[in-house]
Amino acid sequence: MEAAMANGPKKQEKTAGGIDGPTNPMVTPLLTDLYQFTMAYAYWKAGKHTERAVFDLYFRKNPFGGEFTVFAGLEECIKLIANFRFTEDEIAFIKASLPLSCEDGFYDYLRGTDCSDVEIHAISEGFVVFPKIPLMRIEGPIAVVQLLETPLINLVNYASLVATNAARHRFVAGKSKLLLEFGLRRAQGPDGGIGASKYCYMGGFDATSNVAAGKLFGIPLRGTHSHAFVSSFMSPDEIIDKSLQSCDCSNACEDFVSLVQAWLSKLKWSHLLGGIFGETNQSELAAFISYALAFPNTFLALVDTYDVMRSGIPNFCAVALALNELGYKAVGIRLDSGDLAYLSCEARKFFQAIEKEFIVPDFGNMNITASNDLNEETIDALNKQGHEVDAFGIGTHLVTCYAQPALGVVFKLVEINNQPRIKLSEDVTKVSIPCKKRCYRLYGKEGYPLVDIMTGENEPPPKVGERILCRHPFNESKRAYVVPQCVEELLKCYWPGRSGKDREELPSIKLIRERCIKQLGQMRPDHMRRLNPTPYKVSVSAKLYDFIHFLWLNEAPVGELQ
Ligand SMILES: Nc1ncnc2c1ncn2[C@@H]1O[C@H](COP(=O)(O)OP(=O)(O)OP(=O)(O)O)[C@@H](O)[C@H]1O
Ligand SMILES: O=P(O)(O)OC[C@H]1O[C@H](OP(=O)(O)OP(=O)(O)O)[C@H](O)[C@@H]1O
Ligand SMILES: O=C(O)c1cccnc1
Ligand SMILES: [Mg+2]
Repeated sequence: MEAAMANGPKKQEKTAGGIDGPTNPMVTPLLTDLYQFTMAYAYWKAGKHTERAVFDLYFRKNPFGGEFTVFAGLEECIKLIANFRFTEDEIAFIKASLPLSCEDGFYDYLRGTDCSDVEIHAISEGFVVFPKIPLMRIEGPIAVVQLLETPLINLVNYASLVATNAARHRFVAGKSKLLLEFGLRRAQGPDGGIGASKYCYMGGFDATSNVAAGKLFGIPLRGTHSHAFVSSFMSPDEIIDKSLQSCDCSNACEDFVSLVQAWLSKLKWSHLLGGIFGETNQSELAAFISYALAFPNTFLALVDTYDVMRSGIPNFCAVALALNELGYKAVGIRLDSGDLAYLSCEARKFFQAIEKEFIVPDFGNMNITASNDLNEETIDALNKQGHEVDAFGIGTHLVTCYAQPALGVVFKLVEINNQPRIKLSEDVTKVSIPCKKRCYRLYGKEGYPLVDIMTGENEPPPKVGERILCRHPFNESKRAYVVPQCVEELLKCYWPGRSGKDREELPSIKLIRERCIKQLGQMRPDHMRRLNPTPYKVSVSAKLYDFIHFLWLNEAPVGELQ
């Protein structure tokens, strides 16, 4: 399918393999909550700061009323870890921010602190993930890992939320549609804008209008033009250089304006189109001609500034037909207001009528891009009504995650000094799952993922063809035997610390995007549907189940009735 106009040269694909600094220079060791430093001090004062702790980073509920989430933000987490060192200036600020009674030895400790003794296992970026399963397992000296809590959650939260939002928009739009992220002006500040472009691409968008994101990440850039461009022109008389070379450079049209006007009058009096429109808007005609003279190979026009059917479409077609006469192929139109289903269908009929009447092959397939406050619901409504839109430009609802502003990612201590820890709560969904764990995805006969299972670190892994009991972590009666056809270990070592393990490579954003699209395509459709999707099963092994409940009983005080 023809894309909306491509601006600028193709950028080299960026890889993160070498690990350099975080994209946003504000990501420093100070990008954390004060209480992480006060706790770090108290750990240090207690002589406990080097005790080895294991934390899990996970979320409790899928966003947007769905039953899946796309994991994103890992690369930026690893870049934070790789660069985690305090400058003197930062240490001076921490010193000024903590009570005077804090001893200097703590600041000497911070001076020598980095993440060389921290080990991170994580699910690969772009994977489809589910509640309670650790997205990352962070192991290291407790004081350091505690400092990492806030920035790691921050880097994963919006990234995963907006990537999921993008995936959901892709799901409702369908594979064949071109999805353009137009959100920069509406995003929550510069970081929101850059992050949105990166993670929407990861979640399945095709391109962004955000030039900085194009340069930073090699994301394809696309764009059209605005209403201001159209209304800035008064009439074709103001066009000075009217000449246009033919596409193959074999001849030059000295007066492209007259050629367009001739086509406009042919359209007006044609059999098929006669009577649909009268005088079109001359400001718009001048704008379209000027745009075509500037970009004859990629001409795309915003047709709703004055009146779509009575002016925008006929003006566009006259310019497109004039370009066609010179061997160029116009790209299409953008609709940015009105009933997008109706207008796209009417526009399509007009293009098809022209193809037939003037025998211009492919004119009927002209690209129709739609924009204007689009979201999952409006795209779903357009689908139900029937439409002829080929590309959607989506801004506000996509990048601000209008339907749900945050993903509830948490960071919980699961083990210290090899002792499993649990966090209890009145609300059972908030009880943490203790122990340093391994996580697996088990696939069924039909190739779909069936269940994710957590086991203790030292339990034997599930085996293909071998029956394993999968238990709901908190509901005794919910359990199932699974005979996996394929077993995939989810947590991989992305930062080995001093463990001597191999480090997983950080793939390029393009590879992550492909992985994400593949993963989403592998899910059983009932987990993905918009209305009442089936929850995906997240479970623990029988051994881990027993241990959770043993620890729960151990830690929960027994009440006394008086
Ligand atoms: N056929 C349709 N079915 C459902 N929603 C639609 C349809 N066509 C457009 N929409 C949505 O309806 C809303 C129309 O918004 P609104 O009334 O503010 O804009 P408008 O009047 O079309 O244009 P303008 O931005 O010039 O005011 C947009 O969110 C748009 O995405
Ligand atoms: O609607 P969104 O999903 O956020 O997509 C981006 C919008 O930004 C542009 O115009 P802008 O909204 O700035 O002005 P307009 O509403 O007057 O067209 C564009 O025309 C889209 O309508
Ligand atoms: O290129 C476009 O059409 C565009 C870009 C940003 C916002 N709205 C539209
Ligand atoms: Mg708008």
